[in-house]
Amino acid sequence: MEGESKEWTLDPETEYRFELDPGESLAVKLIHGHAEVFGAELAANHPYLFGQECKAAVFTWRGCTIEMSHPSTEYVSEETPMAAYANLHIAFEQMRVRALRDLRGSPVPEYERDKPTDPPRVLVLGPENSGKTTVCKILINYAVRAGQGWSPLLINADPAEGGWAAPGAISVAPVHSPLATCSPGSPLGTAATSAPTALSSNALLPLAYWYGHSETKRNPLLLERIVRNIGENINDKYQVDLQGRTAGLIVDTPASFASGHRSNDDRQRLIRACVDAFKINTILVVGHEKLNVELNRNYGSHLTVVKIPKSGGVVELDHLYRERVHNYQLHTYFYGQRVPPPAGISSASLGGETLSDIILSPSSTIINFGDLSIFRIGAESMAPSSALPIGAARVVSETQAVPVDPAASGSGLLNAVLAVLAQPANTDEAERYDEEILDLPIMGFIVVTNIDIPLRKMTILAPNQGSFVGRTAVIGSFEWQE
Ligand SMILES: Nc1ncnc2c1ncn2[C@@H]1O[C@H](COP(=O)(O)OP(=O)(O)OP(=O)(O)O)[C@@H](O)[C@H]1O
Repeated sequence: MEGESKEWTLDPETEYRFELDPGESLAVKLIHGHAEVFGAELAANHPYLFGQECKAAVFTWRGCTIEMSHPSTEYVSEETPMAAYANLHIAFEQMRVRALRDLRGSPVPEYERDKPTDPPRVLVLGPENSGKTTVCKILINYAVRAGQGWSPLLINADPAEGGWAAPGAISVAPVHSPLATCSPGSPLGTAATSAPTALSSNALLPLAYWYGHSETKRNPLLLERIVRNIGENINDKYQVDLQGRTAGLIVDTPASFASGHRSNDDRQRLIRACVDAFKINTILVVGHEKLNVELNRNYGSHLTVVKIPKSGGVVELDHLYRERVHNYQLHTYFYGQRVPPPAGISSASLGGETLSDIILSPSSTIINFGDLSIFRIGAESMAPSSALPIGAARVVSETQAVPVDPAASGSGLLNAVLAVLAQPANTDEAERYDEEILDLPIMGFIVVTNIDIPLRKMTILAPNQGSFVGRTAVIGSFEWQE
């Protein structure tokens, strides 16, 4: 690397941690040895770029030398929970091998005869900023690196996380190759995009449903329904992909599943929904004693509940940072990832892609009000049922789709992020039902950038050109402006 850079040698089982400020980018190159970022290996002599306020760590099992530019915050830590995470990975790997052996009818060694043959189906729970998403990523990356051809499912049940879609979506994707970390704009790796060139590395094809809000307390009933829908989809997949089932699955959850939820009942119901929908057999509790005891009491008799250490490297993310990350995610969705490399770096890769491959060009189109049917799920501001006065009935239920009239003042549509839903598979009118809209997956996202009430037209930004006539879109509470 030219320009200002320095070389650091890391001892075995240590990690180099960095935190980037807004507008800052960092390039890291591995010179000697082996190193990984949240479980994804770095190739030698190749600059990796990080940006958009990324906070991460380069870990080495056996020692390495890295060269990097100057981030605003950096330090080396000798205390990491990686050995504990690696032990977990080994236990999960054994479960996968036993599941595959059982499927193939291969001989079972004597000492393994009594062991269960279920693959790992893991729910990760923990308070805010405990590193849940990072643990999920490390475990998934170790599984795909194992060289056994596993493609475990990663489920993002945290609506604030964004995952592979826009924030507000809940999604699942089979992961075939390690998930790169380069920006919080794409926290779980890169999904397939509308770019004309196919992505060379890890283009994931997620299945996503629209929840539409960052907080689970906005509409726990809707969230529960989405979790159950994703569970049903996975079961359908497993019916035909018996070998795929043996790789297991990992579920990342929001912090509100662990604590701080307004209603403890909602929290318990959402955990229960995940356990049932994904047939969870292992719960990992990241550094939270009380939650560990609670979950052991509720689930310990029929599934494994393990408390795992929290990494000292996890960064406390505040509300404003999270809002900026939502903006990065939406910007990335429409325009691709743009991280200007630090001075002196010309060829680098961002999340495994060459820089020019991940620039997208969205399209701005004017459509008629009648082209698109827009709905909101539940009333705009909704107290949970439990907060209503005794005997009071709700006029609009939490899961009712209410039409939104773009001509009405206060429609909330200007700058709103809308999820455009897939068409119902069943076009037979007799098979349609009231709440069908809740069960349709997302096809893509659009943003309303202008509304012309006299002409009954609106301008929308979409990832590519195409007609919206007859489509259904759902508004949530996310807004985005360039
Ligand atoms: N070892 C580490 N070194 C440096 N940064 C880290 C490390 N582990 C995690 N981080 C960073 O800390 C931040 C929070 O981690 P993460 O998103 O995994 O936590 P979480 O518990 O899922 O958060 P949430 O509160 O959103 O549920 C992320 O930016 C992540 O990249």
